Amino acid sequence: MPENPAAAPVSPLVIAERTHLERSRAALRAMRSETLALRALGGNAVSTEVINSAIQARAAALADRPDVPLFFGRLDYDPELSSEYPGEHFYVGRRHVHDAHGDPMVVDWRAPVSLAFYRASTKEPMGLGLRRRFGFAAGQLTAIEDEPFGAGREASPAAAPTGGSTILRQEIERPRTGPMRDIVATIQPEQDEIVRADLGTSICVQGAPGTGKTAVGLHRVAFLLYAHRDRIKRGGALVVGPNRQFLKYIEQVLPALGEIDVAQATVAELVARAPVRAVEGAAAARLKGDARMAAVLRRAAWAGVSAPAESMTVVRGSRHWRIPAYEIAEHIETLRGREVRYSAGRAMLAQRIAHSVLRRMEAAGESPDDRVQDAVARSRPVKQVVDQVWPAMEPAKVLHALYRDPELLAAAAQDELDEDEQRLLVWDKAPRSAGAAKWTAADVVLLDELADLLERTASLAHVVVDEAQDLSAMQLRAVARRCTTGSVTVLGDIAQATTPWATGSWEAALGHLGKSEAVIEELTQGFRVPRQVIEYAARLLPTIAPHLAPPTSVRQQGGGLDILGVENEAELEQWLTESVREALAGEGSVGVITADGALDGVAAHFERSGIAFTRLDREVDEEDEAEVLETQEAASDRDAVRLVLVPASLAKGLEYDQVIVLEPTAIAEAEHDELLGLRRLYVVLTRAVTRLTVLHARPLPPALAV
Ligand SMILES: Nc1ncnc2c1ncn2[C@@H]1O[C@H](COP(=O)(O)OP(=O)(O)OP(=O)(O)O)[C@@H](O)[C@H]1O
Repeated sequence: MPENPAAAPVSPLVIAERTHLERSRAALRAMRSETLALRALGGNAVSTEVINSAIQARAAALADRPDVPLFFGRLDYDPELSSEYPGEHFYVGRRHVHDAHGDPMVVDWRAPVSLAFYRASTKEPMGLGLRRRFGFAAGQLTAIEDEPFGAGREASPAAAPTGGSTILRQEIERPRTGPMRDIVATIQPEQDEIVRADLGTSICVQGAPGTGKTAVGLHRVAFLLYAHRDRIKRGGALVVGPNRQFLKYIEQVLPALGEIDVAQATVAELVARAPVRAVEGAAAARLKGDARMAAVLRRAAWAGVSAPAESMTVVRGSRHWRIPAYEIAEHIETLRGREVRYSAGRAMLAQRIAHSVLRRMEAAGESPDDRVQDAVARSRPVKQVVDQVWPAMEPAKVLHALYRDPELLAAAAQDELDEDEQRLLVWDKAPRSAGAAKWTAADVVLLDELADLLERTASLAHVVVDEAQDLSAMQLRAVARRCTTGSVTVLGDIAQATTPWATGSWEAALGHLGKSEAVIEELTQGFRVPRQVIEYAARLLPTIAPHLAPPTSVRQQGGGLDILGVENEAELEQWLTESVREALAGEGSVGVITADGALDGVAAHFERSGIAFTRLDREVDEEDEAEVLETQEAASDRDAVRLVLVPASLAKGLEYDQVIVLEPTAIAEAEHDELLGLRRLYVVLTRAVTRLTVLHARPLPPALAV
């Protein structure tokens, strides 16, 4: 492509398509003006306000972003081959745009008519005569690439994935900066199958690093919002990611596709019922994440429910009504058999006892109505007996009691946990009250499980869980509670599982999610990592995930891998400075990934050397960052945004144009065991888009030694 697109000679075809782009932009402006001209006429001030804000939201959604092409493809349906759209043509873009007559100028990529853009092949042309892709540079339509089907097929470039498409290849190989972008113009057929699966279908995607799992999950949400807007809006959709930094990295994707109402959270945020103020050992954390804890908690929560020791009496006016203990016990038995939630059960027990009283009143010739039943259910003696046989329960109190009292724990554990395991849970020095307890992250997940025993958690319509390979059974159950009536898209890579509590297989994970019926799909084409780099990292696969096939790379451009062994720490620092300076001389972002414990040292080294950088583990002022990128700030400010110092524990899911991995052995050693260490290494080695530099003074793990 010429360096200055504006200076290149422009073909008549490009001019014609630019005209359509201009007309589409004008039509979009008209749609927006029409929306803004609407007058809100609600019945009262509140409804007028509601309508007004709906108008503003719609107008905002119709805003044209000059940097985002309004369309990226065109479909010409064949006059004879297409039964649905014979002889028609459509421009495919991020949103629907129509002219003053309501005729489409651009169709939404998610509309059924757009399907052929992603799926048509020489074998299955789907009624197309021609598929056209548009290339853009600096917001200007600069290139056209045609793929004829049918008669003109011989002239067509090779088939997918990137085939002969320069536009596709350029998109995949563009240097990366800033947050993740949508891939709507280049979704591949096997990705599209997942994106467009029906709302009722739960899917699990296993995929090597950079195969587009995250991208696919986000585009699936956007598709579902289009195809089932009302249901998703009513139920809600949620994207679950591993940490805030990752969520920040992906947060622009859905808004760029016009979808701003999708919640994004970490599992920790979902279950944040108490602050996390402590950390336990790996063995205890692993146990607390084990699915057996669900049964233990259930028994502990219900441990307080018992049959009454004696009968009870309700006084109404001058009459006494006695309900024998066995009858109350029967009510309790029935309710427990129906598996009611704990707090609903309390209310129901009160009503059942009141009903027993009512039956006796009726037998004695009285004719009490529902109000009398309610009054009896609320009466003091009934409340007292309910409090005694079905006491109020608080999650924190149950867990506090469980960790404090070995006898209670033994009773709740039954055969589920052996004595050593029980000892792992019991506090050495118990806090005096539940309020004073310092909970760990794993405890908070257990509090959420207990809260669900108390009251049912509301279900969403769809949940996407990214990096799901790291979640414990109990964390997966926490996600499951939030999609009992909805579906899930589970994304991950077993080879990248780095937590001691990870479930280990997708079948197990899906079981804990309550979606055993989900289909497991595999993505194998890597869009991020250059071939040499992925092949180097894949040397770890026989150890870390022997059953997984080595990933491939669709990137054709060279891409680089440098492995640099040095003698000592001083040389390491020197080479780090050199490598960073060289990387910054190129385009795109630069990530320096180190063991978490080494981060401060590297930061200090950068400061001493006058290298401006950002730390990923520190909050960044987003406005400042955007300003630096937009304006021609001082070079050092721009470098500070481009150069990111990344602790290995936060690298998952992210990518940088150039990556420098510092001292791999230290990164591996920081994990709980050798397997998890090598998996962490696999994650950090697969973050690079164009170049990976590995710097080490210590010997490399044997599989990586050159
Ligand atoms: N069809 C595509 N066209 C262009 N780029 C793509 C396509 N699919 C994925 N990519 C790009 O490849 C990179 C990796 O995608 P993504 O982060 O979704 O992969 P992942 O499988 O989630 O990786 P990881 O396992 O490392 O988390 C991103 O830059 C994404 O935009």
